Amino acid sequence: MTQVAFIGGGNMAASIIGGLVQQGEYSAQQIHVSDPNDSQRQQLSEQFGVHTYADNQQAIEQADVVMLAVKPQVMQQVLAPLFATLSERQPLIISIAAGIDMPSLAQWTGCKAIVRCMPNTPSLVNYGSSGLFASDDTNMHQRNLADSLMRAVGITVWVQQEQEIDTVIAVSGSGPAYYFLMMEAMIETATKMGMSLETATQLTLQTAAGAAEMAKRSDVDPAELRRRVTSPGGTTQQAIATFESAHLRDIVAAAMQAAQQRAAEMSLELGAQSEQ
Ligand SMILES: NC(=O)C1=CN([C@@H]2O[C@H](COP(=O)(O)OP(=O)(O)OC[C@H]3O[C@@H](n4cnc5c(N)ncnc54)[C@H](OP(=O)(O)O)[C@@H]3O)[C@@H](O)[C@H]2O)C=CC1
Ligand SMILES: O=C(O)[C@@H]1CCC=N1
Repeated sequence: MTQVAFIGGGNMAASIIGGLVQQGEYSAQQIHVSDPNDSQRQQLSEQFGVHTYADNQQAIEQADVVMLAVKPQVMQQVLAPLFATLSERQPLIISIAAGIDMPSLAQWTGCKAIVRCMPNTPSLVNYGSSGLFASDDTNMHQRNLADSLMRAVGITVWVQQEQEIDTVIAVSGSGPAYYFLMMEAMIETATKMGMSLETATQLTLQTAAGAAEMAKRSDVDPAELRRRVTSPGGTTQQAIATFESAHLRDIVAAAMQAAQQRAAEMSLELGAQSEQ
């Protein structure tokens, strides 16, 4: 049975672990999580029944797959004491960190089979979207393993160029936050219009979920679905005109470009190249 270790049990790891355990393809017994934070470990073990460790070394001892889920800024220092074990055991490494490139991961782990994965937090409810990119030395079995792990919590797409991971970050990695911001704004406005917070929240969330589900099932694109909501001379037309005159599309483009650029900058700031 494949043993999966998570180094770092924070927001994103908990989303993937929660999805994996709830989905049932991996049992809690196969999942080992290390995190320095006592309360985080306690919550993971109580909520999902997974093995938890304060010591990263213990978590990776039997692992076939090591999922790196710490902040990019601490990745190098986290991997340094694990190098000997990782390079000797050669588990499949899956890094979910934004902005830590493949050459850095290869250098810091000493491993050959490495997959860079960009998931997102809706993995917790099996609505995850993950972009994946594999090193040349990752064989088909290992690619399938990475794919099946992430498919247990949502959809997967493979990219052919490492750079494309930065675009995945801008679209789906950071994407949930864009929609949450829209929800926040709609709820806030509805309450200012006099609606109760509970009703505003209920209507906003159901509308977001309904629009996404409709767009997924539809045989026409979102632009056509939008047109179908927009009666000539009606209310939606006024709302959409307000968005367009405030250049919403340009704002979205600028935001996504900023996310993509930041990912590329992080690779330069935090990667092994920055030490040379
Ligand atoms: N959040 C998201 O939506 C997404 C995040 N990612 C990537 O996932 C990674 C984790 O992000 P996120 O989950 O948001 O961050 P979190 O801060 O929530 O999680 C990181 C966890 O790692 C722990 N940690 C810190 N130092 C160590 C250590 N030495 N050994 C083991 N664990 C350690 C932290 O503990 P403590 O809090 O005590 O420091 C924390 O619990 C990042 O690299 C990010 O780029 C990718 C896609 C989406
Ligand atoms: O904000 C971040 O850097 C991480 C990566 C994608 C989502 N959260």
